[in-house]
Amino acid sequence: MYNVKTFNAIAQEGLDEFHADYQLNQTDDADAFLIRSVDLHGYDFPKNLKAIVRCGAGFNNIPLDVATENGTAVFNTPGSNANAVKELVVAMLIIASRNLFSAAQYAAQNSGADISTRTEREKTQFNGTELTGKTLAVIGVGHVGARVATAAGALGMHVIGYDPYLSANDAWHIPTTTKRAATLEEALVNADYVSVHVPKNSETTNMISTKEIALMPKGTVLLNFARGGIVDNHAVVEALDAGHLKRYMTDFGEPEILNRKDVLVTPHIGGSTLQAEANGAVQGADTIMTFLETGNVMHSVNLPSLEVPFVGKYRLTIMHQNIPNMVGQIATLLAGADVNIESMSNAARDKVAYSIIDTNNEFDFDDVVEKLEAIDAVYRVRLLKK
Ligand SMILES: NC(=O)C1=CN([C@@H]2O[C@H](COP(=O)(O)OP(=O)(O)OC[C@H]3O[C@@H](n4cnc5c(N)ncnc54)[C@H](O)[C@@H]3O)[C@@H](O)[C@H]2O)C=CC1
Ligand SMILES: O=C(O)CCC(=O)C(=O)O
Repeated sequence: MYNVKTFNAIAQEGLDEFHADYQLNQTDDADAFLIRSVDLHGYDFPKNLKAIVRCGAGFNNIPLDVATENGTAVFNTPGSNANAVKELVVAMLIIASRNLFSAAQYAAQNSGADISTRTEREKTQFNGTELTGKTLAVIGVGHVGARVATAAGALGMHVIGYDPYLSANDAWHIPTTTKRAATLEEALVNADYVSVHVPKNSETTNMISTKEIALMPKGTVLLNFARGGIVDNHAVVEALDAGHLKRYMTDFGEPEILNRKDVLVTPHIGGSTLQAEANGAVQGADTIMTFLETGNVMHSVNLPSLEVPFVGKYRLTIMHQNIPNMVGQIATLLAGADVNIESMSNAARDKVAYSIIDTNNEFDFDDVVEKLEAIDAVYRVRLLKK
């Protein structure tokens, strides 16, 4: 029986995925956590915790180094909510260009017998601009950014994308009409709208600050539906006050940007649609079951991908440091324990490596696992039986 602990509201569709060998929220000492935005920095991970799956894209709420030291694989569910974010961004582009919020507020407060005469006289204050023909810079052209680029192109916008780390797979999803910027500066200098879709990390924190905003033409609308802190709020406020930025639309409210007419804040609802929540929860539950039952790794953010058909009777999975002679030490130890290796696969990612070893012969399971765990630089050993 595997134990899964959930945090945040996980869609029922995902909870229903778990088969009879799983129990949910029966213990804190879980094999896996299924989470959304809960901040796990400072959380004391149980030693038994083998996997954390974030239903969604951003994993800056999980301390990866701490998880790795604990032998815990961390996953996300790429693309599960990308369409939801795209639709919200499209709404925000239109709301910003047509002054929809102030126009609706005016209409709601406007009453009296002469309402239609006054409306026709005063409505020019809400004159907008059309998106067609305008330029949108998309910063980060992954699952969300590529969809935003496609939708903006369909609205007749010129799209310029900046993403120095774009994966070959993601590149297939970008419309050919999207112009590629070699630098952030090149993306920003002619943009009427700038939309940020990068993960939050040490490189992207304050990626859009005073210098970057100054590169944008006067009157640019800035959108941040990625994470708070990627855009420097103080720089935004200064640029709005100076009339350089026209509007800031974001999913991440902080005191310094609240209660301004030129800022529209939504309460982190980019991925909050029934479809996205169901997608993420189902994908997350499947990820947990695959990893716990087969040891195969897909969509991990701290382990390399490694998928091997589970053909033998027994499988050892070993998460360890990516340093010389680990595979040699493991193979020598297994040979000494009379384990006949049917297949052995190893992959590495940055400082972490992962090995999958299949065998058909019985061996002293506890003794071998204990000895493997005693190798310096091994984070976790698991024995799986078919
Ligand atoms: N508001 C919300 O509810 C949601 C917010 N998000 C946020 O949006 C981010 C992006 O989501 P996805 O597109 O699904 O992720 P993704 O991983 O598919 O795409 C991110 C892209 O950013 C690029 N990138 C990374 N560092 C960069 C840099 N320094 N400069 C330019 N490009 C860079 C990557 O190469 C990648 O192509 C997530 O990390 C998350 O923080 C995602 C979903 C919902
Ligand atoms: O709705 C959620 O769980 C947050 C979505 C999100 O921010 C993400 O996927 O990165």
